[in-house]
Amino acid sequence: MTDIPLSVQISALALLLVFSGLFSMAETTMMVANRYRLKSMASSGHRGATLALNLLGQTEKLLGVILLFNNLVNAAAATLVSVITIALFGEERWALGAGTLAVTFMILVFSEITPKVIGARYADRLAVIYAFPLTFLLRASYFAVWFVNLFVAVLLRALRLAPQGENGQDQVSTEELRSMVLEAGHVIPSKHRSILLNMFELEDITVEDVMTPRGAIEGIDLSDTIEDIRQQLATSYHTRLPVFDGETDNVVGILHLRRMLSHTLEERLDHDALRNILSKPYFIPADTPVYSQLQFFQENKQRMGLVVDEYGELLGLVTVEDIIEEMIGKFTTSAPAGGDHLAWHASDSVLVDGAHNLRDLNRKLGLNLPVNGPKTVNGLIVEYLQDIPEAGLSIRIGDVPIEVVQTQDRMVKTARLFKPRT
Ligand SMILES: Nc1ncnc2c1ncn2[C@@H]1O[C@H](COP(=O)(O)OP(=O)(O)OP(=O)(O)O)[C@@H](O)[C@H]1O
Ligand SMILES: [Mg+2]
Repeated sequence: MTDIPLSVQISALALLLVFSGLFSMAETTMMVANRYRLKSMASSGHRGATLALNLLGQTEKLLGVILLFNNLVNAAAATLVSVITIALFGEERWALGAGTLAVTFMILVFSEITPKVIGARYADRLAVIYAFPLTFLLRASYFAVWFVNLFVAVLLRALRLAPQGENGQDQVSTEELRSMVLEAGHVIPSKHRSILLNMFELEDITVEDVMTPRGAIEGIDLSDTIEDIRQQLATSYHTRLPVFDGETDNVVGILHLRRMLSHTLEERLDHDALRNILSKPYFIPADTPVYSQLQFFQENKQRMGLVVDEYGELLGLVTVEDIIEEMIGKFTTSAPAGGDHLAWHASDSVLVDGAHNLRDLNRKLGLNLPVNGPKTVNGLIVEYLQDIPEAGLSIRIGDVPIEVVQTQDRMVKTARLFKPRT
């Protein structure tokens, strides 16, 4: 060593410290980098982000290779300092001690603290750059790292600390996501927060939960006289009307009011003409999750579907709007007769339609009626009674007293709910 000029030795020392700093920076950069941002960059084709994610998928090996090189460089720096000290001051005890102190100080300042602060500060930007050399190093030193990890694994097992699964780590469960959103506080405006939270619920909600129930469907019956039908069309609130022949289960098609309009401008409407302008109904199984249904609507270029059970019996009707409402809340332009103005009266009771959706009632009136069984007030009462309901009957379901006010065709037409006592 003595034949190497001192200037070269000092330059080598500086270089080692720089490298040591780079490795320290790599460590914090990779650990702090935002995985979700990396994921979104990677999905738009960013190569560095892809490599970084790949590295983060094997955290232990990644840390292994960084720390291996960092320590190697640090040890070399320490040795070099001893060599330089000896060359300058001879093998004096105090000189060697001072040299150790000096190298520790230099490593701390130049190669640990400063680079780590920088690494943490610009983690996202640096991670995608670091990913390239680190990927190379990891490959190059695969064996060495494997060897080191062998000992780490033994030690961890001895300490009863099972290493974390390699990919279990960066996957977030829905529950975690939900709590992240909840805890995000003012980072996410509360309106957006409720939309995000609604999104998580979409997984467990089916079209049956959000549909307009069969009893509330506005449809055209072809067995009515054409005068009745015209009257109905003239006052129709909805744009797409299911068309039946005789009974509700016999849907022959969907009438789009716009198509009817262009037709009636040219000639008189009669039953045959009506049949000719119908479009094919789009059927949806009742247990389809709303989230999938939204995609199906999109793929099939449909806006409305008829919800049927496994026997093909009509249960209700669902539109894109019903699903979107579930995510972002009620639109202001819903049917005026619909339960929009639903609220407790001064007497702490409220009249509701038997076909009213239970989830909607719960939401609007702050109730806790069971929603995992029947979907409508009528359904709930009939299931509870196991009998044909009669007007005047009072029952209590959960904590909600309910009075059957009016019945029709063996179904509850109107019911009065009373506010539960708290
Ligand atoms: N024929 C119908 N009978 C009963 N309810 C319907 C009917 N068509 C749509 N709905 C309900 O009306 C609400 C609004 O849906 P949507 O906006 O898709 O219908 P629309 O207002 O008739 O049509 P558009 O907005 O395209 O003119 C939804 O809750 C939906 O379930
Ligand atoms: Mg509408």
